[in-house]
Amino acid sequence: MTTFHYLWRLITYRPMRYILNAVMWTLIYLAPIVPGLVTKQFFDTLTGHAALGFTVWGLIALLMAAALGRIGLIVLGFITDVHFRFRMGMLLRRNLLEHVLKQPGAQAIPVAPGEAISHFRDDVDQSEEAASWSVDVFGMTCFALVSGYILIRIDAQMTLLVFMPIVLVITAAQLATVRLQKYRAASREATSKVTGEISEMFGNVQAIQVAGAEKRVISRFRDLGDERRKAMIKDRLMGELLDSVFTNSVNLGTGLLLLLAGAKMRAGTFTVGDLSLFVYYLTFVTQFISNVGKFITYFKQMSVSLERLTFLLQGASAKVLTMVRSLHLHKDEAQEETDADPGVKATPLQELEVNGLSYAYPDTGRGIRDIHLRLTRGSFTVVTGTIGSGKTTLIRSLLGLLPKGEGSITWNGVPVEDPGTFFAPPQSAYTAQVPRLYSDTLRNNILLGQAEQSGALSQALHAAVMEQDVAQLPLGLDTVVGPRGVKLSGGQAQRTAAARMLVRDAELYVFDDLSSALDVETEQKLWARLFERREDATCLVVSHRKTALTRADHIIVMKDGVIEAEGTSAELLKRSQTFRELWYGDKRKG
Ligand SMILES: Nc1ncnc2c1ncn2[C@@H]1O[C@H](COP(=O)(O)OP(=O)(O)OP(=O)(O)O)[C@@H](O)[C@H]1O
Repeated sequence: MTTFHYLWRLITYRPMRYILNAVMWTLIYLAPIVPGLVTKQFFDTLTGHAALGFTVWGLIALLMAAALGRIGLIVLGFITDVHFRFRMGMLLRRNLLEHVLKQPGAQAIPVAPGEAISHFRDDVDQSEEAASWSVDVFGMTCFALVSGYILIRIDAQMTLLVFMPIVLVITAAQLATVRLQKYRAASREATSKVTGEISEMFGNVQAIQVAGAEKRVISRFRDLGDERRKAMIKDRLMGELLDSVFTNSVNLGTGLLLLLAGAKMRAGTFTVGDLSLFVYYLTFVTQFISNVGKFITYFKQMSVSLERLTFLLQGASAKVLTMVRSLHLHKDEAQEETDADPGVKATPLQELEVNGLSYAYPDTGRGIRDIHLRLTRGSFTVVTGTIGSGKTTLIRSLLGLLPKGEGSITWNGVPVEDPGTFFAPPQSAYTAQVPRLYSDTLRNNILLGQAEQSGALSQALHAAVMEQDVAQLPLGLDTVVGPRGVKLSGGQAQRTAAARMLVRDAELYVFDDLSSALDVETEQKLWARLFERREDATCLVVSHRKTALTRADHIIVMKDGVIEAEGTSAELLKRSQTFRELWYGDKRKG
């Protein structure tokens, strides 16, 4: 999509609002025409070139009324502008967010969260800015045409000298924009890096301390800050340079106007009233010139923003950004959409079958190949394997947390078209290897907005072997945990995530390596309680622990992205060297 096309689609999102805004701002820009003509008449009356029916006080009153009228118009203009801009910005942010949320969870954004926030904030603002300024350019062009017509009729030569700077400035701006665009892209990039680094530093405070890497991290942060400073200076300098070109070429025009007017007035071909009109309009022409320049700059910056926003879409068409959608500004609209979305509800799980599932990470080419597996109701399947053998990738591909690769998935024989939407409660629930907790109460972290049903929460806590930990927390379930609350241990965080999963009655429970932070006894308790609670629970579990392996009805051994062997632990101990290594290597941990 070209920048112009992008601008056009933004403008036509709410065409009536745009037109209303354009009409308001055209009136604002045209308003000075009348006081200019009145002032000219007044001076011409003083010098005897015309006769005007009012006094100095009358003129002052008229000019005051014109100024007040313009102030009123500007207030209304700001209201129409804010409404229009708000809708444009919200549309972009809404579409972008919706697209991100629809992406497979594990690859929703291609950059660090801090960087993504800067795209949402700055690039959307930049796009708004250009669209909003297009209104001003239209209004100012109307002013230029009307005032140009009036001035040409008075003196064509003088008019040319007033308007010549416009041509000069626009040409200069056009020439400089390629460079400005480059500097703008660099400064945005540098800002994103700094924001991204801050979010990474805050997210990894402990890792940085443990590694004693404070100095190196600060020095890297300083380097990024330095890069940003240099890039910003270039960007600002270029912007200011262009601004000063605009202003000074207008000053040049004023000087020429005064020189020429002197000679012409002596010759009697130019009146004092004419001069007052030229000087009066020149102020607005100045504004016109610098604003056209500003618009050109904003337009160029908009193309950088468009590029950056399109990058966030990870290959989807840029049209996604400007798709016409409701902004839910009225409560009823939001309610209607919620009511219209019943979610997916499939038949109770009897059999889940995966055939030929493959996925390769685009950057490393590694992943999984040709995975076949079958889970029947109430079965306990363990995926095991060496480090980096593809266990997590298998789980994530199955659950639709990675983009769809090859292969098919069927639930009770019915193909699952969109695993990302399908594999959610009530079909399945999942605990990731590294669980994420929010800065909120433990209760809210587990429920995540789900209505609290009597007994469900305490049952889930019991099944997740979390009840004693809760009893020891200062405010129990109402203790604030997460980054800004009480820090939970790795095992507590994993069991909180397990409780979060178990509080949702699901057909299929998927655990990605719970054992990494649980001791053997706790893990044993967890499996026992899970089956006590629901005998027909179907589980798919990544683990290398004997606790899980001995309970398994079926074990899948992964190596280098493929299934190397499968069967029960007794069978695999006879057949699979990798399995034996994992089994005996695990001796120390039971
Ligand atoms: N986001 C990613 N981008 C590129 N390559 C990746 C990514 N995540 C994993 N890989 C690669 O894919 C392969 C499988 O990784 P995966 O995380 O699925 O293994 P795993 O068996 O779960 O490992 P672990 O036991 O350490 O959890 C590895 O070679 C890994 O380097």
